[in-house]
Amino acid sequence: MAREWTGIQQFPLATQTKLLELLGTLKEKSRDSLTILVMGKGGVGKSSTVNSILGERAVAVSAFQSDVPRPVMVSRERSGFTLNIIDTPGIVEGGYVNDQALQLIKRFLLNKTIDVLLYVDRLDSYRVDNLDRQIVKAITESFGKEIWRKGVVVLTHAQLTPPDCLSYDDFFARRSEAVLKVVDSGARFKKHEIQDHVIPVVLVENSSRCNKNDNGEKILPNDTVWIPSIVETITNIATNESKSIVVDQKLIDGPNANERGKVFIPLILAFQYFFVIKQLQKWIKDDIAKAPKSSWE
Ligand SMILES: Nc1nc2c(ncn2[C@@H]2O[C@H](COP(=O)(O)OP(=O)(O)OP(=O)(O)O)[C@@H](O)[C@H]2O)c(=O)[nH]1
Repeated sequence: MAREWTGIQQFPLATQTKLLELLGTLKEKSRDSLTILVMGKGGVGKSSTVNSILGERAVAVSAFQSDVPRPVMVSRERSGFTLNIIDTPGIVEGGYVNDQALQLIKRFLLNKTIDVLLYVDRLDSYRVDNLDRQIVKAITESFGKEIWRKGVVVLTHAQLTPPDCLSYDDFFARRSEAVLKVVDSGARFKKHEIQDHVIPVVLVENSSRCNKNDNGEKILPNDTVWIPSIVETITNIATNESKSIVVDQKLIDGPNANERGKVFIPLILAFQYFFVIKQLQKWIKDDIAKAPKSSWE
């Protein structure tokens, strides 16, 4: 059962109005629920982002990686609309993607439908590496590359001062480009697929020291009021032309080697019957016919 979304009242009035407007847009499009999956490396700010969007401390935030890496789903209801957010633990351990943690997430998601994937990383990182590629690959292999059509790249720690030579917007553009490159290659998108659908990148600042505008709303160095902005992007992705991802047993089991090529079995049997067995029978018959008959026959 979903609890009433009381956290929305913690936001300044201007933010509340915008959020309720967005929920209204979803209801106009006959959506009465939304399920958001949050994934990414450990400690990048996944849980903090969930709490910021909900306006309450719904999931635990820690500077250290949690001991029990389990996914959690938080459900909140407002005017007949249910918002589900699934927070997952970081899936990297000792420099590798932890397959067990990934399996746990997949099993948790069984029979759920993912409307939006938030792929979280930090804005204040200067490079992408092989680990980033591994995570994107693991997500793609788990849920299919179509999940990225429902994807949003979220960059946290967005209240930063870029190095002297760069403006904030240039720094953001460079970091987005680098992360998107990894996502596009990890998801194995072809060039035309990348052009057809650009994954949106949004900025987030979860710190309580985040600057505010005159209405008391949290703003970024480029003046974006980021909470309504991320919720608007989520709404757009949830209602885009791509289908939500249904996590069923088949998706969890992955491609089964025993199933591969099963369709060819009747064809092979038919080929054997007509071109091997029939031919052998014909040769035997011919042999019998040609053989000299003995006197007692
Ligand atoms: N300054 C700043 N700190 C942040 C931000 N987001 C998260 N943090 C801090 O980063 C640390 C990790 O945040 P979490 O939200 O627990 O990160 P996580 O990705 O959920 O971590 P795991 O659950 O361990 O994978 C905490 O100390 C947060 O307070 C942000 O946008 N800005």
